[in-house]
Amino acid sequence: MPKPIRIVVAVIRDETGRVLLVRKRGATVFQQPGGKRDPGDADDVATLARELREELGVALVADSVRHLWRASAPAANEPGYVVEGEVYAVAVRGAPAACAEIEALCWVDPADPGAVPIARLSREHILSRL
Ligand SMILES: Nc1nc2c([nH]c(=O)n2[C@@H]2O[C@H](COP(=O)(O)OP(=O)(O)OP(=O)(O)O)[C@@H](O)[C@H]2O)c(=O)[nH]1
Repeated sequence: MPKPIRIVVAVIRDETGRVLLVRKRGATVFQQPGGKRDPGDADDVATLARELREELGVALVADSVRHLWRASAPAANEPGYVVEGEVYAVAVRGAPAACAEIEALCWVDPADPGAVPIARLSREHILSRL
């Protein structure tokens, strides 16, 4: 069994409660913004700030960060791997835009995400618990 891929992910909501998901270039499914911790990141908040700046061009509001839970699921883009995510509710400053390796954004109603293809960690362990 390969080691789980450890990631830090963000729940960003708009004023109506919808949740922001991203799709990376070459991927078919949407997932939470975030990613793996870099050796240079001091902690999860540093990882979130870096990933949100890189992926969405937004600034993390530092005192908004609230740890929600840890959750695991089969990895979306790496067959045979499991992701283990630390899930944080966060607020950001700026309008999110698809940057770097992000190809598309979408806002979904967690109670009714509709037909959007969504990675299992998000669908089964994040949206369903919000
Ligand atoms: N960011 C993120 N990754 C997820 C989620 N769900 C999920 O299975 N994954 C998987 O976890 C892994 C995260 O890698 P990543 O590519 O986002 O992280 P990264 O940008 O730091 O990595 P890189 O430097 O290899 O590009 C991928 O296999 C990705 O598909 C999710 O909700 N958010």
